[in-house]
Amino acid sequence: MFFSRKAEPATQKVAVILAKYFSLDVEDTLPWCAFSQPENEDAGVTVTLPFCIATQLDRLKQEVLNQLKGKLDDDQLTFKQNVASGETEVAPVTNIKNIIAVASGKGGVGKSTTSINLAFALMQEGAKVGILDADIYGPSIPIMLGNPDAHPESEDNKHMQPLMSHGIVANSIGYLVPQEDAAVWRGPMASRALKQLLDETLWPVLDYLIVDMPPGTGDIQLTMAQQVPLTASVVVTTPQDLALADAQKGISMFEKVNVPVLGLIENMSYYQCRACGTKDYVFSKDGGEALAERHGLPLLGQLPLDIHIREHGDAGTPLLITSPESALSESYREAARALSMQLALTVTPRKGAVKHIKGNPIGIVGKE
Ligand SMILES: Nc1ncnc2c1ncn2[C@@H]1O[C@H](COP(=O)(O)OP(=O)(O)OP(=O)(O)O)[C@@H](O)[C@H]1O
Repeated sequence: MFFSRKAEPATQKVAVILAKYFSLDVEDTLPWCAFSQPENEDAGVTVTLPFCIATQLDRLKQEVLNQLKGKLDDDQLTFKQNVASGETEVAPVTNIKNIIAVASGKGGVGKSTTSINLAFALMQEGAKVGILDADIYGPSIPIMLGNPDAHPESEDNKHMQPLMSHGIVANSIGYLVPQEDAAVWRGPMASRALKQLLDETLWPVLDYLIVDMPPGTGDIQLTMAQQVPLTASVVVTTPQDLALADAQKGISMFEKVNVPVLGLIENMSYYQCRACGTKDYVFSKDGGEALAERHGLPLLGQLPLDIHIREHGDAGTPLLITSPESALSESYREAARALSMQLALTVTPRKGAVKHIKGNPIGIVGKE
């Protein structure tokens, strides 16, 4: 199809449709749209999204083509994803575009479970993802990944290769020292161990490194939040008053160290009876939504209390890998898409971001 040069350019038309689709302004979506060949506008438009929504791209493309009413053919519209690096207070880590802390004020609300499932959900949405288990005193990522006896390899005794598991890379203190050793470390030693894990792991190029923080909002967590170049954070809570009060402290902690909070994830929101379908609000109802509203934050996701979530975690068979089509997996992907978009749209992009990218993307560096 041909667009006259005097008429509105195709890039503008696509940007208007995208703005409506994502409830954004055209100024936000116009930078995503470019002619596929600048010297030949008839070659079509390429949209480069700064976030990951791979499972939605076919639907999005169809929607744009429908709205264009035949002005572009299917082969004249291309969608790509290129996650940008967000600004950080501390100098970035080589190869990692964005480090996202997953935190909770209260212990046991499902922070590690959420971290691991979000990591796989982001991967399924097209991102290169790593996970760093910063829960020095109770590392659970090795169990959840099903490789608790694995050890990272090192060629020079200074740096280690992260473990590869189902398409993501991971490192944890749990792969390095027996748990009873780490359990007696004092605060400074725990923070130093985390910094070492972060700096001495040979991370491939990652769009996101998910950091599973230790529970709580004390000195250890504050020091970690200050030392690690966090792009942003996500706070996990249950709808229960006690957990919400602690989640509030988590939000304040990140505000104190200038780390943007992307939103809340409410875990164990309800239990749905398998026999009759009734929902029971075991830990109270809508608490996460109320807290999010109070802080002007989005509620990125609500996950039920579900036996499959617990079973997959305990068995080390990640839910999103074993049952990618399940409704639970889709709920995690929905949260991952919201997280990715929220980061791209609210965090200031880093200037000179390519300077700290020196390696290959995940998948090229090693095999599972
Ligand atoms: N939505 C859920 N449905 C069912 N079980 C869950 C859910 N979320 C977490 N669990 C289970 O609850 C327990 C605690 O979860 P998890 O270890 O993720 O919490 P945590 O907040 O990281 O804990 P800690 O404070 O010890 O770091 C685990 O047994 C996990 O399998």
